Amino acid sequence: MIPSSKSLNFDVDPKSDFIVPEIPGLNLIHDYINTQEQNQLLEIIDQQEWSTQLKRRVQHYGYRYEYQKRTLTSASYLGELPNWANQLGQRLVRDRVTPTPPDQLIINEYLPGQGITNHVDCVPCFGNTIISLSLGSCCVMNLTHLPTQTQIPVLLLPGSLLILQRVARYQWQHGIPARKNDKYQGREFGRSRRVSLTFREVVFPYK
Ligand SMILES: O=C(O)CCC(=O)C(=O)O
Ligand SMILES: [Fe+2]
Repeated sequence: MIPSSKSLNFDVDPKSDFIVPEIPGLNLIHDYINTQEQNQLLEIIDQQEWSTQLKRRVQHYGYRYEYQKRTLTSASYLGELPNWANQLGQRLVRDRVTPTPPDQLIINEYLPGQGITNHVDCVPCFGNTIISLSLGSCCVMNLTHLPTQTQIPVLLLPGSLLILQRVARYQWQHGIPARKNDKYQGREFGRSRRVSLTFREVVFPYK
């Protein structure tokens, strides 16, 4: 039987059961937020409007990212992040995850079977630090080293924070295969609904 991610926290201790891959500039903080905080955030997020422009549903805050043009435009500014997102951004600064508060956020919803193609987040649009907070379900994210095509999977657990900076941000693509379950370091995990919050800082000339 494939364990669902609901039972995951009870039978997996991420700190001792899994080895986090060593990619320069990649950091993973397990349990960055607890289950109660995750549920509170999910409740707020689900009260907001979802965009259905992609196969998966998304919400954009701060600046709207143009998927077709793969960039921001001068018309992308949407306003400041809402309070609940800003509070998280301030916490990331306080915890020294990033030096400056993020001003752009994309929320992605992945139902089992949905994913995101391998990509590097827009280099001219966003700064050095890309932060992704996972809610709801685990999933395996693949990191692909652009010069060698070496692929390294990383298990993202609900409540965890993935931080991509420097080499991990610019020389590695990240993506989530569109599938219903993942195998990771000898174990199999069924996916349920995952919602991720990816925080970035917009840089000149898009600011
Ligand atoms: O779902 C995630 O954790 C990553 C999302 C992502 O890579 C993006 O929005 O650029
Ligand atoms: Fe990304």
